[in-house]
Amino acid sequence: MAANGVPTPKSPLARIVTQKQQNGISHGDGGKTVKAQTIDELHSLQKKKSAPTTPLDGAQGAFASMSDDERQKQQLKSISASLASLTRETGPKLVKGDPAKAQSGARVAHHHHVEAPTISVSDSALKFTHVLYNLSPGELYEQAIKYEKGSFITSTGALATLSGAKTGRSPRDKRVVCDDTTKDELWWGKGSPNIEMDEQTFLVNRERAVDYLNSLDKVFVNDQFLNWDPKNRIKVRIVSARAYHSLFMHNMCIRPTPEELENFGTPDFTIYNAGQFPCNRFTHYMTSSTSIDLNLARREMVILGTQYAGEMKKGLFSVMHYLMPKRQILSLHSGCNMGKDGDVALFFGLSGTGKTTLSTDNNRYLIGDDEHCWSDAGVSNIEGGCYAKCIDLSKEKEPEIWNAIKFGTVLENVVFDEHDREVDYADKSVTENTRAAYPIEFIPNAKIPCVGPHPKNVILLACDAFGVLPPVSKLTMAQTMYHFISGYTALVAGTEDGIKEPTATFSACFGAAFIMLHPTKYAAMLAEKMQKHGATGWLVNTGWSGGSYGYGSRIKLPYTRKIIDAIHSGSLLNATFEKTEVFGLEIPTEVEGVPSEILRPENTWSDKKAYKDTLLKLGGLFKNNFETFTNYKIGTDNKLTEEILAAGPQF
Ligand SMILES: Nc1ncnc2c1ncn2[C@@H]1O[C@H](COP(=O)(O)OP(=O)(O)OP(=O)(O)O)[C@@H](O)[C@H]1O
Ligand SMILES: O=C([O-])CC(=O)C(=O)O
Ligand SMILES: [Ca+2]
Ligand SMILES: [Mn+2]
Repeated sequence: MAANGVPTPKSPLARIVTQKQQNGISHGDGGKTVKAQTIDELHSLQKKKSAPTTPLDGAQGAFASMSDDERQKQQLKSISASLASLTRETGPKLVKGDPAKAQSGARVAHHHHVEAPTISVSDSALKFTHVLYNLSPGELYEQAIKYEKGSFITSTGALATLSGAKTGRSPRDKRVVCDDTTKDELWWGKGSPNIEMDEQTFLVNRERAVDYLNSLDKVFVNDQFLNWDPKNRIKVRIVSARAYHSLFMHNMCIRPTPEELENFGTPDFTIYNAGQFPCNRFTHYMTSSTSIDLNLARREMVILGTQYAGEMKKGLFSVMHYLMPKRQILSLHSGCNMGKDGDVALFFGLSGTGKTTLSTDNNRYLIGDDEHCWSDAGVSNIEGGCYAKCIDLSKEKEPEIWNAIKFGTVLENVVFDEHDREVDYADKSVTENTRAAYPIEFIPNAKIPCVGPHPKNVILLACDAFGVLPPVSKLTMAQTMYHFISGYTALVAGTEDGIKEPTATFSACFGAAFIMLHPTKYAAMLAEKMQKHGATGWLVNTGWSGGSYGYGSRIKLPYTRKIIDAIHSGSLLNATFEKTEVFGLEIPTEVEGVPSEILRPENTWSDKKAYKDTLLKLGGLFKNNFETFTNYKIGTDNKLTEEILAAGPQF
């Protein structure tokens, strides 16, 4: 009994003693001892060898009938070929495994290297490069924490990393090789993301990247897949210098099974990520120290001067935007989910408009959050993971994303408490573009394999910081095309310096930075598929209401979710609609769970003249932007083109 009269709880220590006396079993150290005589022996017990990865009987493919030893040799040969200098004609000498473990006996068994050249033409031919091949998240965590400054485990087990000086993509530093084929095939010139470079310059940068990578003690190699549609799966190899990059791609691409990996063979596309090393600004076409170079003929991409991992993700997306349309498959910058009854919705939108947030919906199956294909067989996700924005992330509003931030997840550029490692998602000290990259199966209702039937609804998201677009409107086919080609959003960058004018962004196909062909090619395919499968188009404003940025406020996420629910359920199709002036949009008079007065933007503005002026201003921006597209024909006849032009703002 304590002095204050409250009974003292029994200490936990005391309880253990009591139990020990009761059942007579010792919990002390005097029991069994481990079967090891030395510390080294003890450590050798800790890690058991991975199970053999391929059952050889009945297996097909190039590597099927090989011994483990032979298979390892082939694999290193393939990687050495990937890393070969184009001027010295030989690949580097490769060793599998971590160089830090070079002293241990275990490594000797893996010490296969490709045949040494008869004449050593340079010092680089005399050294070995260690290959860390398709490491597991646990192994990559250890590599990152040991060797990469800025790598830490957060309180929920995610790997916090820093992407370096670049915390977003560098679209102005993206170059595409213009050769006899791509010159006619790709979209070049005004508005196009494809800034040209020649083959020779590509080779200069490639050599620079390969030499940099080969100068290192170790490189990471990921062999993975893109596209869940088995008929149109693409094999990709990513060579990088950072565990951060390897874990990011492990999460974002489709992870092969051990069997698929054994039979991987030659990749269809290879990325050389030498992002820590700059490009040489004396090189032709280079306008900064950063260069992201795509060579479609060689099926290679080189990254110099930026460590932002999103370059790899979106670089591969560009490649898909080239390869898939060649097969009559439409590639889409969209999220995608499916209801319990199999109704599929696509969510288009520029960065930050809500693709990831709204496709992650606990009442529906997630097919993917950012990149999809629409073929004759239906939709398929290109990726194996999601890349969610984390700024102001809250457990209440986005529980599925919150819970996905756990062991295995890469958390980029977030700020956390140095002691308890709790992440402060509101902190923008490093960047506003904080991100989490996690495997899609971290979302409990992910649909694996990530494929689905033809879409029923096509939802175009715009975050309209002008506050004049309605929270939801139903689109005609021509309007859907008009808004798809326009690709509008308006965000406000920073809030530090007080009120700033929202700036309109127009990005064709809601992803001009990634498309390779002229936007009308994708638009024509979308129109054809929507018509054929009877999909309905919707425009959803996830941005401002009640005034522009600084006066109104962002539409509450729960309201947007209600709107999306009504689209999915089909109830919104049967609503009563009213047409708006200028944009001619059909807006419902009622949506369940949403205050009716916010559905018509002018109702929410106290200054009606300001509303009208802002509406006309935005209409004008749309008109100006669309001028570049008025000369192009969409579809087989000119009818759709004329309809699309008429579907824009009229005033
Ligand atoms: N009404 C709303 N609807 C959707 N998102 C909202 C809304 N209000 C606030 N948000 C916030 O806006 C952000 C939407 O970002 P999201 O990650 O979904 O973008 P995204 O379209 O996937 O972009 P990216 O292509 O860059 O990944 C989230 O941080 C979300 O919390
Ligand atoms: O690519 C990135 O870095 C993020 C993203 O998804 C986008 O911008 O569409
Ligand atoms: Ca996203
Ligand atoms: Mn995206």
